[in-house]
Amino acid sequence: MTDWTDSRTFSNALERAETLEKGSCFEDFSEGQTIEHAAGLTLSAHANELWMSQTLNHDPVYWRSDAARAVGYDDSPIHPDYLLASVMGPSVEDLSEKGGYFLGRDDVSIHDPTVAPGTEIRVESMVEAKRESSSRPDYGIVTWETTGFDAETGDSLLSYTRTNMIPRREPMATDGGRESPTDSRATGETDDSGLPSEFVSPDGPYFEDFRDAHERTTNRDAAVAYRHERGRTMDDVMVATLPLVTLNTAKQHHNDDYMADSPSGEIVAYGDVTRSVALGHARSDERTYREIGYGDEQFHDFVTVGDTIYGFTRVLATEDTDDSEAGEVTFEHYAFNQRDEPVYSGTRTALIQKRNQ
Ligand SMILES: C/C(=C\C(=O)O)C(=O)SCCNC(=O)CCNC(=O)[C@H](O)C(C)(C)COP(=O)(O)OP(=O)(O)OC[C@H]1O[C@@H](n2cnc3c(N)ncnc32)[C@H](O)[C@@H]1OP(=O)(O)O
Repeated sequence: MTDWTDSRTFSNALERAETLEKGSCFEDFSEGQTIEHAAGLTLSAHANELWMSQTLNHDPVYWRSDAARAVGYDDSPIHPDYLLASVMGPSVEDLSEKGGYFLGRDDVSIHDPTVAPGTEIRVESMVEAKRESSSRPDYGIVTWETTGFDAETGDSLLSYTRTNMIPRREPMATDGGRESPTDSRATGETDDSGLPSEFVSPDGPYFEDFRDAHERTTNRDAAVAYRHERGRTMDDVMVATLPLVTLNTAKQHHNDDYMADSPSGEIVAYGDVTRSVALGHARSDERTYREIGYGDEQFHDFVTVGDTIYGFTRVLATEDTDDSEAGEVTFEHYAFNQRDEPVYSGTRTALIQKRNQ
């Protein structure tokens, strides 16, 4: 009788056996196609708290009902970053599990900011566009519009568009980071010729502080641009646990063996974790009232276990509203690592509490 566990036998068996593939290649997508992501998930208070605590998103509105009621909610809702990751996670197996680069995400809109723990969500994507990559012949570039719905009511909760490089069927490629010969780290060059001559910081965390700082830069060679003090070193929970808790099956976050041959040589952080840390740092320096939406999101380099993520913010615009509670601020947030290299950037619009509240 064959001992399949004999090392030579097993190695031969592995060599001959076909691998049942997961995920989709570039050729599998067609424009206009709608894909229902089978799993969906139930937003749990546990995963929400794990995400918020580990990414340093400690706004009491999302932890305590009295703080939630003070800003007009009935109870603490699900945090928008966990909601976003929970809509994206179940889509990964169908869209990007094959291991393509996450090029960018745009038009992230929260349709309901009051989603409660226990809500069951259903996720659907539509293939918006696909094209071949001119720089990387092994890949194509696909853009999807993804929406998360309340499975019970059918209400749309959150939507966004995202673009990935997706491996073509032959030959397959590994993921995890840039292969580009024009890696900025290789050149060591910094070009600050386009930067304004003066950086201004807000004097406090309220809407008026951002508005006044922004007004101070008007018609001057200046920008509201500042760093956040906190940093967060990426550990195993951040890199492997958080994507898995949202059912994100991308192997680049939890399979070191597979990633050994990739440019990073090891597992890399899920971009949404990195992003959430940067946003958590920024939110710790403001009085957030409501999250409105996000855009122009890009992941510039990979992040691995041991990297420390810091935050940097620019204020792009401020707009007073009729609401006596809060005014609107549009930020651009950046995450950067211990080598001062940007790893994420994106815009965010939020209502920020007014000082009189
Ligand atoms: C969720 C998830 C994975 C998943 O999903 O499951 C993850 O979290 S994973 C971890 C987080 N992530 C990373 O770790 C990536 C870090 N990052 C990098 O490693 C590099 O940044 C890069 C390899 C992505 C780019 O490398 P780069 O060399 O700078 O790439 P570029 O040459 O600028 O772009 C190449 C081609 O993409 C086109 N292109 C670029 N941007 C956009 C856009 N926004 N929309 C539409 N097309 C775009 C461009 O037009 C060019 O097209 P062509 O090939 O036709 O020329």
